[in-house]
Amino acid sequence: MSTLSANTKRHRVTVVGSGNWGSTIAKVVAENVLEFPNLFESEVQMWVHEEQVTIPKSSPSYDPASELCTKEQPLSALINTVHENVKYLPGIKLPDNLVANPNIADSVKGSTILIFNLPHQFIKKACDGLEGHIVPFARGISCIKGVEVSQKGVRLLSDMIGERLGIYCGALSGANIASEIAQGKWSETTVAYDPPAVDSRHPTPRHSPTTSSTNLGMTPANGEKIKLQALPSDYPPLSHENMKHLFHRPYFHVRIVSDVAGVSLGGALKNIVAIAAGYVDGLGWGDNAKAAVMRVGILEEVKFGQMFFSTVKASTFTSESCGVADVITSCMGGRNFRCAKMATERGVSIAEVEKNELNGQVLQGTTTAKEVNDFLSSQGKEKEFPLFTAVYNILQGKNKPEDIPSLIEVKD
Ligand SMILES: NC(=O)C1=CN([C@@H]2O[C@H](COP(=O)(O)OP(=O)(O)OC[C@H]3O[C@@H](n4cnc5c(N)ncnc54)[C@H](O)[C@@H]3O)[C@@H](O)[C@H]2O)C=CC1
Ligand SMILES: O=C(CO)COP(=O)(O)O
Repeated sequence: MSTLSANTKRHRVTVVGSGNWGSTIAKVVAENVLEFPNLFESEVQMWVHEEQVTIPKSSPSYDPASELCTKEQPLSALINTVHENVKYLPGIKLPDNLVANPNIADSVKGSTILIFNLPHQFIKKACDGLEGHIVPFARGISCIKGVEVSQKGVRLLSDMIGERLGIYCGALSGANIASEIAQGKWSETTVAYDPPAVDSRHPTPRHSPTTSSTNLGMTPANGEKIKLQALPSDYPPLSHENMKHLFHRPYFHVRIVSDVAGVSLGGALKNIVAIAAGYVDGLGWGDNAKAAVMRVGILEEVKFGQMFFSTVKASTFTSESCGVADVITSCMGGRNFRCAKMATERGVSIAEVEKNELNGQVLQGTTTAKEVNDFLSSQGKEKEFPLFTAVYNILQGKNKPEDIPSLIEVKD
């Protein structure tokens, strides 16, 4: 007779966020939970920041005879009726087992896996709504591309989430233009998931920002402050293998690594690089110019990681999807790239293009450029990151896209 304890419970999954990438990842995991009924509950919850929307005529869900199409509806109700996020992921059929929920506290009720996927500007407010409502032994994965900067230093969003909610939080990031993945076009991604072994009561900090001499030592999520709760034994373990089952699809290939800081920083910092690529492309300077800013940008990503986060591995940036590959795809077709390019061509601000062209989608690169600059200037390190600094100064109107070559040129 088997002595293995039976895993009588199944993991319940909630995706916190329902934008372009939030809805896409929700689709991915909602497909996967059905393939692993011994691991996951079949229903996946998706928290929706509620708003009133109308179904556009271009949507497959548009039916002029239907009352749904004649007046505005709450987005969450529409998603549950037509199984399409008509505003943020139009044209994509979402699985029936994906349930949109406008109540953030209710959406995470009983969930042991929380996937955070919303623009980084909104994550703190979302955590306010989650505090006191989550399962204490839940585990998180942040798909958000950004960092948090405060007077204390720079912090990974996975750490911020983990500390706020008292849970372990890993990260997912890669060369992942959402619309392609939503259409089932093949891509790779990187999941960084490295919870302390057996959830001991005194886990070792894994990816704490370094340099206590510069007072950047913000407590990481997995540091002593957090008393992580062990996953009860009646749940299937949240091993690398089972995490992979949650995200890996035939069209979405997952590699699991341990470098949460490297994965998170690759995703956050490439958005600044993509803006620089948009600037030079918008000037009509061609692919060589774009390759030049990508080269410098990748070097600055690695340098930033190694300067401020003790455990970052340079190989994460070069070998994994979350590094060079994400820089490349973002500088070819990402929104930060496209908006910076359009803004340069039209002679308007990126904010104006974002407002007029993205239909409510939100750029991360403009705020990240400012946050990173705030941090670098507080450390007196702006000159060591000339591309990041150039992008910030162009956004501020202190420089022009045309200045990029001289701003990033290494002077003899
Ligand atoms: N879209 C993409 O191709 C990819 C995006 N990402 C990252 O995923 C994260 C989420 O991005 P997307 O899902 O694309 O978002 P999005 O750009 O589609 O943003 C819109 C979302 O923000 C929500 N929102 C607006 N105001 C809000 C508020 N006050 N509070 C809370 N939510 C509010 C909207 O309801 C909507 O769900 C970002 O960090 C992004 O960098 C990562 C990979 C690919
Ligand atoms: O992160 C992305 C691709 O990996 C998408 O980037 P944008 O937010 O610039 O569209």
